Amino acid sequence: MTPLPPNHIFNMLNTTTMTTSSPATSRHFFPEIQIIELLAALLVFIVIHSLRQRKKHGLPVWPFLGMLPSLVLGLRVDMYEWISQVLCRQNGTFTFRGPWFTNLNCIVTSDPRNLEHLLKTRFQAYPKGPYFRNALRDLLGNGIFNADDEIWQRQRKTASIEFHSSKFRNMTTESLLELVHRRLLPVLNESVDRSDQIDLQDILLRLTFDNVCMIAFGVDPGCLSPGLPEIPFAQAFEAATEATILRFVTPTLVWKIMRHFNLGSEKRLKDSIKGVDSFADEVIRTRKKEISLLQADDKKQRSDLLTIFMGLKDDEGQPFSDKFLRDICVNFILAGRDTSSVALSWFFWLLDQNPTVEEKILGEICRIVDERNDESEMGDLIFRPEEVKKMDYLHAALSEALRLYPSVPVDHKEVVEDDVFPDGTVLKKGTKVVYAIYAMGRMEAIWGKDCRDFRPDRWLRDGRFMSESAYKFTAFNGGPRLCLGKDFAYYQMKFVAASILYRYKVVVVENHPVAPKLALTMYMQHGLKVKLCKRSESELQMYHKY
Ligand code: HEM
Repeated sequence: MTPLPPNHIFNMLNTTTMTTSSPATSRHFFPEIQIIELLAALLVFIVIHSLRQRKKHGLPVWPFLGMLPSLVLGLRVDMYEWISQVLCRQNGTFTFRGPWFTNLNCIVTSDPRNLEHLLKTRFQAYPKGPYFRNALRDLLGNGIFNADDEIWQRQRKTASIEFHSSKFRNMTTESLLELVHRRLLPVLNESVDRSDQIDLQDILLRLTFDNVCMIAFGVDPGCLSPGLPEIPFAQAFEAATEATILRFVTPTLVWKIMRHFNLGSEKRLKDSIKGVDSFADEVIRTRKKEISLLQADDKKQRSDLLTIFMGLKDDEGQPFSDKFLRDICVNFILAGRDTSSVALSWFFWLLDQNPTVEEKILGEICRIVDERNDESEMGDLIFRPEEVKKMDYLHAALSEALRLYPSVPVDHKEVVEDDVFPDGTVLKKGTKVVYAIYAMGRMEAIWGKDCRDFRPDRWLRDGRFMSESAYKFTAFNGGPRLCLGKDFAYYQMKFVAASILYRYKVVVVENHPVAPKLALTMYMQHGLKVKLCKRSESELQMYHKY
């Protein structure tokens, strides 16, 4: 159907008015068919008008519904890709207009200048804010990811001292060595002996879960034990992060009504939070019991985060409540379990498609191992911390995977006073801001024409890794809320990746579907089904001479 020009529509409206004013002719000229024509014309007008808005605003703006229909379409395909395309069309920033009766309006940006402004320069004016805090409250409570001001500062300071202590650093290297060599490699070896396919993402999630529980709470849940036991907590946690993110795209009133009547995704959220809470409660109970049995001197030896928080007092001089300790647990599990594991999963998938990158990583690892004087340690090779640090190309390849598939694909803030972004966007007090980290990796304006290619070399100068500004590469956030676990995460990912790659070729099962899941962190929706092939001595020898 050829669209009608707007003035034709006005003519039709005029004709209708004339005909209805003449009683003699109204029976003749006001049949149902004319109403239908009128409505059709109106509809065409609305469609043309809404589509014309696309040029100006990046998306069609429909009467009453705003941009909601496009959002619904985006949710049905690939949300992150959809946002990236709109941002590319709009030079890095656009205003999402929700239906007039909702509070979904927000500014979406991927412009590094705006990110530096909101994450660092005007940090105080851009807290997480009440809108997002409410949406995340049931799962994250007042934990570090969801808190602002004093509550955030206190957790940040305590955790920061802990993360930078040598005791913590020793604990992370020791726990990782134990997990990789006593659990991960035997599980992988078994899959090779049985020629089994495995879900590598699931195995990596088990590894990082055990690891974060060991370093943050001093407990070992044993998820990566032989036979890979069922973990009710893991399912509950993933379901909770999925259901929580739906609140970001659902009008507040709607999800609150659903929560009240325990319907749909809100019912799923409530049920899964019960599973999450029972794990956290058990950890806290066990820890408290153990601490009560320890002598004062032994208590000082405990260096896990939970024990440290248990020893602190709140503003009224009381020990922190169990609810607050539960929030600390859940937030650290989210931080430590769901980030490096999913990053590694995307990394192994990218390697499968880029064999030359894999060859270069192996070349680097073998060159570093060749520098050892003592050949007797070559048997069951364990990488040393100083060797892991030297793996610049591997560091670059992991950064490149995170640039394309950041574990936290979008993040949010709320402005507390009227402001203007460096790109000229005007923000009224209370405006919600979403920064699209996934989209940033796909912007030619930031990374050049080859932005969609997996090219670790873009991170290297004379063979050495060169970091980028946190406002261009925002996978670890930036400013005062920069990820506290960044150094640990790189060490963990490099140690795990090198230990696997040195022993196995990871082959993704043919036709395995790969897509991101819509959740707080970017899981692979269908996991990562792979088969492992053991590297032979002769193959490794080739790389040792690389
Ligand atoms: C590849 C791995 C990782 C990535 C990509 C990553 C990314 C991020 C991002 C984007 C944030 C900001 C979140 C926000 O404010 O909304 C963050 C914060 C944080 N991360 Fe990480 N993270 C990783 C690993 C870890 C690990 C392993 C730990 C600890 C065991 C950790 C601990 C934290 C903490 C405590 C914060 C809160 C900082 C604050 O708000 O002050 N992260 N991380």
